[in-house]
Amino acid sequence: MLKLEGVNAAYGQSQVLWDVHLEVRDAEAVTLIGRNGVGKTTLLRAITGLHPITSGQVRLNGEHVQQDPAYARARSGLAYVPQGRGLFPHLTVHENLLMGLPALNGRPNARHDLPELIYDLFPILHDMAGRKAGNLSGGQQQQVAIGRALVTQPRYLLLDEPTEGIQPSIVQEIEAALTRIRRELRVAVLLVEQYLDFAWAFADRYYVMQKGRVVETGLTAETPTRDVQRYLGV
Ligand SMILES: Nc1ncnc2c1ncn2[C@@H]1O[C@H](COP(=O)(O)OP(=O)(O)OP(=O)(O)O)[C@@H](O)[C@H]1O
Repeated sequence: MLKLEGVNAAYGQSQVLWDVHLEVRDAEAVTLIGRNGVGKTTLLRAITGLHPITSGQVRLNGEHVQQDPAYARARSGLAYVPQGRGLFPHLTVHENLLMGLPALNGRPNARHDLPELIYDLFPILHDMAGRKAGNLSGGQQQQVAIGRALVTQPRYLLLDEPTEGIQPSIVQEIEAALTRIRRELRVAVLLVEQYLDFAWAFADRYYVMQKGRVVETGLTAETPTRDVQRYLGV
């Protein structure tokens, strides 16, 4: 389980996360929603170790990891796909996927059928393997970014607005791949998302953030999207 308890974080003097409690159980899909600027990205970065927390706890499978650097958390099973995807545009699709491999150093039981597994999940990438990532469409780039995260063989996959700027047919492909990632690879997913229909179709549970705090949580199956729409203000 990934568990956050009483997490606070700031940029300089400006506090942006307030006493955040959140958990993602094994192989669970959880979505985190809220308006722009409420702190969702900061929370993902705090979980991965890319942004320091000022107090609170981040636990991964019971172990406290809040003092661990980002690379150590990656080795402990956390993978992060940032908003904007963070690809290397001048490297090929295949080279981008291989960038995930160093996270496997020193890991016993690492799979060696990578990135074939990724090409199986996202067949279009197989045809594009030699193309420069910067020349791909937004949806294809998102698939590369998710694929690169999977190369690290995570237990927990954190995704920041994967559908942003992507056409609906590709969103469906991404949803189908994420569902397989959960079911077949047993990877838990924490999804930051503004596109509620997608988030609700995919996730079991949701958290809502407002001004740096978690203000509501529940089961997506028991909560119509219209009940949480007001938190997005659209
Ligand atoms: N590097 C930074 N330095 C200072 N303040 C920042 C920095 N990054 C974000 N902030 C501020 O922290 C707050 C939370 O931002 P954050 O990006 O985490 O929100 P978000 O919910 O992910 O929004 P978005 O969907 O727009 O990315 C905002 O008020 C933002 O202006």
